[in-house]
This record gives sequence, C-alpha cells and structure tokens, in this order.
Amino acid sequence: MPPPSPPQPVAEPATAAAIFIVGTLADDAATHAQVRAWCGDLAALVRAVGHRAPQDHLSCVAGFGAEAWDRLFGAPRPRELHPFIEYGPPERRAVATPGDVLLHLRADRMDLCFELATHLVAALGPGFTAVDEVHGFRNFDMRSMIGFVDGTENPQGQEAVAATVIGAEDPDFAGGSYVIVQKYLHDMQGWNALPVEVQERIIGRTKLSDIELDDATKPSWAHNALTVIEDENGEEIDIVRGNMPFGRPGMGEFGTYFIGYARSPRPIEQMLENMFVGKPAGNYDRLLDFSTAVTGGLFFVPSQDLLQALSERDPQSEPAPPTADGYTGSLCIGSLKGQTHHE
Ligand code: HEM
Repeated sequence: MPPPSPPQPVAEPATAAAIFIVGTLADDAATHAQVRAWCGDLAALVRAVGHRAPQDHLSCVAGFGAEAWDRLFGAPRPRELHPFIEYGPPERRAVATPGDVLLHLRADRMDLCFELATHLVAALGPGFTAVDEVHGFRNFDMRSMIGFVDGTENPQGQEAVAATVIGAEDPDFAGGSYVIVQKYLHDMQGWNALPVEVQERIIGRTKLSDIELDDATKPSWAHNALTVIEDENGEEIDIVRGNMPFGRPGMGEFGTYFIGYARSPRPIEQMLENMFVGKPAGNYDRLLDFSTAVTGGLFFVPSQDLLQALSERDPQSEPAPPTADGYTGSLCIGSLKGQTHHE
C-alpha cells in the first residue's frame, strides 16, 4: 500500500490573517493549460514566500468548483463534487454565486498572505478573474464580528484530520477535502440593539465567558443547536471552520467570512439547511435576521499529490465516460504517484 497522500493544509489552527479569493476561469484551452500548470507550481510558490518567515505559518489551500473540475481535469470527478446548493426562502437565502477556483491563504502576518496572493493570481494568468476577495483579521479573544468567541468547538489535531480528509470512501480522491464558503454581511446596529441575553440565546453560548448554555436555557433555534448534527449512530459529525471577521467600519461594512472544511459536503449542507430553512422548517437560525449571505460556493480540495498529478493531466486524451449517477473511471494517477516527494 502506498502511503496516504498528504492533504493540503485544511485543518490548520487559526492564524492572525487570511485572504480568501474566489475567481472564475475563461473557458479556453490556453487558460485550462495554464491553470493545470499552476497546480504544479503552487507548492513552490508557497515555499518561496513562506520560507523567509517560518514562524508566521504561511499556508495556502486551493479548491476547484464542479464545473471548473470538468473543464480542467475531466473525469473522474470527486464523488460528491457538485455546484453549491441554495437553501432557504427568498428573504433568508443561502445564495450560490459563481466560482471556479478558491484560494484560502493564511498566515500570522497579512503581508505574507498579500505577497503570496500576488504571485498566485499572476501565475493563474489572464484567464482568471477574481469575483470576490476578502481580507480577514483575527479579532481579539478570537471573537467573531458579532462579538462572540468563534471556533471554540472546532475539532483539533487528529480529530480535525478525521473530520476533513477523505479516506477509503473515495479512493481516487483520498487525502482531499470539500470546502464551503459564504461571505456574510451583518446588520450590526440591529444586532447591537439586542440585549446580550437575547444574543446569547441566538448563539447558544455566553458572550463574555464563551460557556455553552445548558439545555434548559438553549432554544431549539440556537446557532449551536442547529449546527450540531449527528450520524445514524448518534455520533456528532464534525467540520473544521476557519471563519474570519472582515470589514470597513468607515463604509459601514461588517462581515464574517464563513469557511467550512469536511470530508463530505453533506454535513455542511445539513447545517445550512437547518440554519436557513429551519429544523423543523421555520425554526431557523435567528443569526440570519442580522446576517445576509452574499456569496456561496462549494469546492473540492485535492490532496497534495493529486494537485501535482493534475498539473500533468490532459482531459482531451482521457475521454470522459459520464454515467447516470456521475462519473466513473480511473484517475490514472497510478503512474504519477511515483513522482510524489514522500515516496
Ligand atoms: C454569520 C456567520 C456565522 C457566525 C458569525 C458564526 C459564529 C459562531 C459562533 C460564535 C459559534 C460558537 C463558538 C464555536 O464553537 O465556534 C459557532 C459555532 C458553530 N458554527 Fe457558526 N457562525 C456562522 C455561520 C456558520 C455556518 C454557515 C455554519 C455551517 C454551515 C456554522 C457552523 C457552526 C458549527 C458546527 C459550530 C459549532 C457548534 C458546536 O459544536 O457547539 N456556522 N458559530
């Protein structure tokens, strides 16, 4: 058995700064070839910038949307990769917005994220158009834009890896992950006008001390009641969140960039359904009375080895065999696996 393919740095601890870039790709052969080559250059670019400041934990995760995957790499496609599914009524909707490529850059210094983003976008070439870019910062006490500590219940270490990294359920794509992003804008005036006790019932935790409310106090519509989900055996299904606050106070912009990684998009989609539609329907997340999702995207994050292998993939030479329930076929990276750095 070859060693498992190392994942991209999806389950990293929170850093002080992050840049999120979502872009679309022109649908022409030159762009596709350039982006495939970029997949092979990504790790070297991260090294080139990050090596000079090893203590500042620079990392980058790259993901690809469903349509882009087909155009860039052809079949097979990761088993659960599909366009972002919208949830909720018109006045409270998790919207889907365009996005072929996601870049999630993290470091303890914004200048490192900025420098790397500059190189990565240049290398993607003229066929890449950024459609959204957010520069996030770590707020004091790890507090989100709405003043509550964020990330407390994130799994850590091995549990984070188990929650995010695909294993035997999709062997061709083992070592990969799915990621869902949403950019939220908050009505801070409305939120701040609420008594703290009401805010605490909306989040399901105390504001100052970040302690979970007990079951008798926590409403069924609390954020952490709707986002805690279980499998058929009653085991909690974890995801790893890397949310960051962002904004421009002078312009009245106050936001949260939600980013959730998991080994299947299903748990995150279930959480979105619970939040936006409600559980049961109508029993929705009151955080959404003060927060509007203005973007939404789902991306697949290939393992590091697959990212390398994809750079040499020619989808034209591998005719895609679509089937009724998606794509099947071999990824043909067996021969390329020998080129990985750890074998
Ligand atoms: C407006 C955007 C959001 C904000 C400001 C926000 C904020 C928070 C806060 C303050 C907590 C409690 C502390 C913690 O454990 O992290 C939390 C928990 C959580 N959130 Fe969110 N969140 C947002 C959107 C989302 C979305 C879209 C999802 C999933 C689709 C989600 C999933 C979760 C989960 C799984 C937990 C942990 C629940 C637990 O295990 O107790 N959040 N969030």
